[in-house]
Amino acid sequence: MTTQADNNPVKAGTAASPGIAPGASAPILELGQVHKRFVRSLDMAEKIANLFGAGLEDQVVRAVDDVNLSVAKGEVVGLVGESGCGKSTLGRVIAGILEASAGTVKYHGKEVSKMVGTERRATDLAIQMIFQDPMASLNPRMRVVDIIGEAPVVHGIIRRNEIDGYVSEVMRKVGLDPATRMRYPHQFSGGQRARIGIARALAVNPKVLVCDESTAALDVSIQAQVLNLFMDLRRELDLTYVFVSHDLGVVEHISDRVAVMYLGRIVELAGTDAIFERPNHPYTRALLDEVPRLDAKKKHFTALKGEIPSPLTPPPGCHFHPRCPFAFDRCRQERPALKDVGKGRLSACHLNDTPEGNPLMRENAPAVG
Ligand SMILES: Nc1ncnc2c1ncn2[C@@H]1O[C@H](COP(=O)(O)OP(=O)(O)OP(=O)(O)O)[C@@H](O)[C@H]1O
Repeated sequence: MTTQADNNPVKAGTAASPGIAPGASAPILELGQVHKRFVRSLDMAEKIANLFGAGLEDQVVRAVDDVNLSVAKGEVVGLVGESGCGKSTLGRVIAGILEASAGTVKYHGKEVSKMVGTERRATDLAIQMIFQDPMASLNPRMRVVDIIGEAPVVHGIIRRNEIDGYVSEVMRKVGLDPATRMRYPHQFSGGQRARIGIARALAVNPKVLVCDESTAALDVSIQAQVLNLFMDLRRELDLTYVFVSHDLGVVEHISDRVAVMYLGRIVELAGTDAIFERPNHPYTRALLDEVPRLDAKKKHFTALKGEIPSPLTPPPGCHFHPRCPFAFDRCRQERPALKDVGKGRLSACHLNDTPEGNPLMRENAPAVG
């Protein structure tokens, strides 16, 4: 992927260099043609079956398929899509928990996989992931002071004798009472545990937080409090977020831009208002049509037609074509590139190239479902 010139306000880009919001600062993260494949190897029975000519092969899931994405410093980018479309895998690749099968992840313009020693460790700390279920990711046998304070001690950010004061400060930042630091995770409510998870990530002074369904397990009112905390921390600490969620309401509330994923690919990437007011890609439109909204114009509630296809055997051409009411021959044969369709909006849909234009861009666009 070509990179945008540092220090210049970045402009809407192309498929090879997807743009970030006009006037935004230089990218802190740049993903170039990132792929992540998982291989399911044959088990013994299948290997034996092959001796008798069954012809079975390892199965490859293209969980992330050729993703280009730039994220500006201080920006919040939401990743949305149905279950299994690759959001979490992409989040994990960004956070360095999974290695990309191909492509590049750059942090401040430098390829992370080529970094070594202290530079690599600093980058690993700078990009932190916050998971959905704090209970599952917090060690039940550890006191909160150690859960939050362990990594800063291990990485030399603080000395062991500074842990109490340091952890108290981080706990205050996320709205937890430092007096509770000697307690165990089960002694906290769900919302407080979410805050412990956030505090643990903040304790190593990250610059980027990858949040994977980080509020999904919470009651709506607690969810709102945690989302507000994310926004306060963004201002206070100048954080950048990649926010993975299947909840479009949450994403609309929190994101500056939204990337919509389908079967491992980004099919639309645009400013949050553009996505929610007039989606360009039929898949985005179908996702939004599924959400009951207060806005009378968008009140209809339709179910997205059909199942998401198996990622083991994705349909040729546009992966969405079997479920798309607008599909035509080209969609069945040719993969649409993610390209600028105006005003910084990127979309991977052949409808934009037809002489009559994309019907979803007209007033009273038809529902998709
Ligand atoms: N470790 C793994 N081994 C094999 N396949 C995997 C692995 N992790 C994810 N996958 C597959 O990769 C695809 C993308 O999964 P992923 O969890 O990234 O999607 P998602 O959009 O985050 O879904 P969800 O919202 O349900 O978490 C799925 O088909 C999933 O089964």
